[in-house]
Amino acid sequence: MLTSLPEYQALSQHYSDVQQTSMRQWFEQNPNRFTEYTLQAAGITLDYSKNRVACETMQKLADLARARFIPEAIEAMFKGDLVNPSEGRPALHTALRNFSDGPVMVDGKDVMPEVRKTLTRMKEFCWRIRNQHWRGFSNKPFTDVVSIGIGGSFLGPKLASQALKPYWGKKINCHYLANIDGSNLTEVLQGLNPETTLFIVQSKSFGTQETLKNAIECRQWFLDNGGQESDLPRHFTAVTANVEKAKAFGINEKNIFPMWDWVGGRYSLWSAIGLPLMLTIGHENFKQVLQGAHEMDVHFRTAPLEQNMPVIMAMLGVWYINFFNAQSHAILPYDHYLRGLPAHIQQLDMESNGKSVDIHGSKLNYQAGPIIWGGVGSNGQHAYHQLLHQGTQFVPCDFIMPLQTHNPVDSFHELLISNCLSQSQALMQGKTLEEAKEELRKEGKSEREIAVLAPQKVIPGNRPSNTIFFDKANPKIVGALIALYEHKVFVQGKIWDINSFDQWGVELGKQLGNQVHAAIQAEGDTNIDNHFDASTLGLIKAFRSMKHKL
Ligand SMILES: O=P(O)(O)OC[C@H]1O[C@H](O)[C@H](O)[C@@H](O)[C@@H]1O
Repeated sequence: MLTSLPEYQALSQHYSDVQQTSMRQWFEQNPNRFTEYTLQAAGITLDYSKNRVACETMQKLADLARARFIPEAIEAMFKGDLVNPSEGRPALHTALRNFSDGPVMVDGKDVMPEVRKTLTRMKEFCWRIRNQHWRGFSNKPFTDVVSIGIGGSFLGPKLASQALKPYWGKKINCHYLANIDGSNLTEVLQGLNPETTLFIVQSKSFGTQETLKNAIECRQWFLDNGGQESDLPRHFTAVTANVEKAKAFGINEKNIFPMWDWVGGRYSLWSAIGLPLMLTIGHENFKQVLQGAHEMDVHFRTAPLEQNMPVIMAMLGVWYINFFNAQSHAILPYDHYLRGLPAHIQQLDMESNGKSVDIHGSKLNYQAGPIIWGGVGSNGQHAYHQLLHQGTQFVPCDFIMPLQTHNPVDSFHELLISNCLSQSQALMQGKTLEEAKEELRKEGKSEREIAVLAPQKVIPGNRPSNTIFFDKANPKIVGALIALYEHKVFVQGKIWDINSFDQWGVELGKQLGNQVHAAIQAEGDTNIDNHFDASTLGLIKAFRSMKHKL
């Protein structure tokens, strides 16, 4: 039990000591705090000096990580052990970006030859499309790709292709269709020419309602707008672990790229699910994305816990969630191109660690995965940062910033970065009552006014943040950044003793969704009355009555 470990209890006691000193004081006492609490890996620098930690805290957090066998767990994941026991499989996304020569064994078989073979197929496919050898039915080169997929088959590729827009070149535009919402479909297809549009149906299971419905509609749109049945193989490809289902759906086997059971949905960007990304940025850049992730993998696997970036980020999270009772964590990229990062990390983290039962089936008596949210800076400063500075919630933040921009326009980047740096400074430093009073005195306020206003202007400060920075958001860095968060989530899952690789809550939604849909379609009420609670039934009937009016 986590909470009864001596290492956990030592941290509980240490928590009271840490309350005695503010970060402001630590910075005053130690001018080297930045250097001492900064580390580098795979081109990324993590400054964690603005955290509620002393050297002793970091040591105690590393002790807890050791007591939870984190080094052994890391090795087990890389080696292909069954780290996903409830589904009886390994989680080997690291094999998809493995540039070392060694084998990666699953059930006694080295999976690396299959991985390399698929990468080669992807490379050839992209080469033919990008060099206009594979063309649409009227012999025009492809100009647009529509990636149809949801969840992990959507968020990762979307984040990466958005983040790497400067590397797109002018050849292929990429569109993502995820939601089961006719408005989404309409918006995506509007303005596209079926003659020059390629569709990729992305679904590990090939059983996801949203994806299949969107794929059917896209196929119909294609056929209604000049395409023939015989043209479908030129325009429809699929990526899936369920080749039979994709074939049954009508995708030509030659156009199906495999992925495997041992790739979790939220880690699938590294597999052929990354195809739309490769089509837009080209094979060489895609390889760099994998290379960046691989460098982070090597760091994660080999660095000692005390200097291990994903482990440090994970343990800081544990410190705040389990000892400071933090409920959420904000991801704040100060880069337009990285605006999709909060949504991707949200799925990665909340789907992985949103659990309340451990791998042995016992209910947790401690908090696990936080709510992940966030958005691009500086926009957020004019929206939710107020709560970060003065709200009653305690929200640790990750500020993420490239030192160079892809678009050096006047002083924009300097201003953007100044905003980023001053936000973490303000969170750490705050404003004392005395400082607030002094400001008001300078403004000429009376002592009576000051007594009312000053407390409202106090900014508590002492609120923690990481700053994650790098030279430029290039393909390698984007790969490393995503891998950094993947490993952070993995370590936290191990500390909390949960299975970070399943998602039974999502599965329930899928099951019930189908039942509700059947009820919405059913004739008459008799068949549905006994199947639902009064609220769900009332809502179904409200929808049905509107449907009948139309
Ligand atoms: O790729 P698919 O099988 O269509 O699954 C799409 C998504 O489905 C669910 O929402 C899972 O929780 C996700 O992890 C998965 O990425």
